[in-house]
Amino acid sequence: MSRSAEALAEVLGQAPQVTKTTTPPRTASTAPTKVAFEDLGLHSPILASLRAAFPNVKHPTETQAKFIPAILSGKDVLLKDETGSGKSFGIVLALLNKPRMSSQEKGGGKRSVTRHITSLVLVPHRDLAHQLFHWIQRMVSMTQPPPDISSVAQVLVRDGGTHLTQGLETLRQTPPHVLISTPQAIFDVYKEDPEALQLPHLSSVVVDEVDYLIETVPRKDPARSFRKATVKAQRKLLAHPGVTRQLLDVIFAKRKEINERRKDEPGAVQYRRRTEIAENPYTDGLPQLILSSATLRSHLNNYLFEESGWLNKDNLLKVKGTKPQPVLHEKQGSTATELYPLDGLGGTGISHSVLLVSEDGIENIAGAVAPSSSVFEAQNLQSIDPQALFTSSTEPEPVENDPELAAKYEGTSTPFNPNAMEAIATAFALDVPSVALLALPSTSPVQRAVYELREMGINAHALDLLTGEKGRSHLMRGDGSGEENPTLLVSTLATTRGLDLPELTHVFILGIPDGPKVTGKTVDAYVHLAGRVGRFGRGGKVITVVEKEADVEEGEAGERRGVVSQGSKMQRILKTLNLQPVSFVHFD
Ligand SMILES: Nc1ncnc2c1ncn2[C@@H]1O[C@H](COP(=O)(O)OP(=O)(O)OP(=O)(O)O)[C@@H](O)[C@H]1O
Repeated sequence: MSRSAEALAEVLGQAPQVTKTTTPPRTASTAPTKVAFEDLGLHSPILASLRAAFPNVKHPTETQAKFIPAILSGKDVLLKDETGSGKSFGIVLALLNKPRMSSQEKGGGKRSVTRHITSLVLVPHRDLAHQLFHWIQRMVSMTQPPPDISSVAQVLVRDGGTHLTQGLETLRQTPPHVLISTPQAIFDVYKEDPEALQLPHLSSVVVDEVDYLIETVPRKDPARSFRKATVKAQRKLLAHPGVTRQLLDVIFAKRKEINERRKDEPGAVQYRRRTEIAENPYTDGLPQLILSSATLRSHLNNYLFEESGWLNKDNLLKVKGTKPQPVLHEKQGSTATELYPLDGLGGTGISHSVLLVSEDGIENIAGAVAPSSSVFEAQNLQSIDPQALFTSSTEPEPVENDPELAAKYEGTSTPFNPNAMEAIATAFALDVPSVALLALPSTSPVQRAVYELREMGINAHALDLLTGEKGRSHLMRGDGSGEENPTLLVSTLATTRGLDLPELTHVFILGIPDGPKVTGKTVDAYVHLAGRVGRFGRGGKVITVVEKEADVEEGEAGERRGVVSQGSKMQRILKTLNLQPVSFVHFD
């Protein structure tokens, strides 16, 4: 291994160009600290590029101030803080600053340097991979002359079922400092050409959105009747552990062995080792592991610490957000003992509304309170007067449907509840000034939803940061400048995790997130979806649209039973998170 923070600093460090943007307001939770980035150990050329590319990022957030030095010193990090607290951004920044992994070889009297991949970042979906890459690209482009981006960062994902051939070829020719990928893509490459990944040379492995990528089974009360179901779920997981687990088992095989051996060591031996490692952080020789998410249930936490064997417990930093304070609620209507901490949801200026739809129309959920003016002020959102909408002299741009989509879907029956789609279209038209996100249930056809919304005159686009110009332009701009014709970006629960779309003011959620049952996963899914707004002091609205009619389940004998309305389920989710539903004024 050789160092080369300087090598990267060099490429990132030349004459940054300056761009102008405005500073967004901050909430307490994402307020900048008084600490300077320089104090965290980041090199000045990288900081110069950061400042030129992201003028709003002046001071680290509280959480960044804690974990960036830990990453730089080679510690393992378990990071949990609210959505939009700068976890992913701070990790990327720290990785850029790490010494470049390379080795020297002698041959024919000459020395040659081979560069290796320094950091591997695993993310749940390709759009998030492109977002992280875009941040790096933006910083790199601020240097004059800009270096070859592929030597700094690369994305390796499957795009729409295509093979990884091209990406793999680039990876072989130019190993990047930071490789961003999905676990499945890395696993496929590992099977095909493990050499290309150079796993033994890695310095850091990051698993972003770790609770999404590593599945664990909640620990239930063993005395209760649902124990059987838990055991069954655990067995299933053992048989099919998931790609991320398999991958980490390969990368950290040696550490697993070490941890296994150390299990029975006396405390004094462990203490001595910890002291030695504190003095000399690189003694372990294995890559550091950085795990991050806004939500981290206790069963995953336990698995990571007690069972996985991947972590170096002697050299580990746990960062837990301080805000909001956890509030524990007992699960209602259930015998389960799990308590939900209120945690993970950033943004004090977010309002949460639930709309119930039926043949009779659209109404707010019972108990919704009038929005407080402070929420609106914090949001700085322009609500549109419905009257003005219909009497407006400026015609909105006509929205046409893609002929291919029209040919595919015309005359076919819809998989969506038409009342719900109409409610979303109406709410969007009345309230969204610039950009909104619609999150569909994970298995829903996104293109079909786009087609239907466009038929209703909504400027809808599938959210696609790779090939979709719309999604990408909103990611890149981020200055809240707005558009002539407001845009609705359509996506699914599975592909919105971790995305940062600075212009976003509204999130629409169709149905119970990750439903139909309300569990810890459902609550977390809501937290992550809602967390796409209210980031870094910006306000936002989250509007969940559910059916008013109660769900009717069939019993074993075909009898109709189990009537729990989707509205009641949403009430439970919001109560669990200690959130008061706010009425969406247009449907009062
Ligand atoms: N120190 C900072 N000061 C101001 N803005 C920042 C700072 N750090 C990051 N940001 C901004 O925050 C956004 C990124 O947030 P990021 O996605 O890293 O949050 P996160 O905590 O990972 O959220 P999530 O849990 O939803 O994935 C970017 O728009 C970035 O410009």
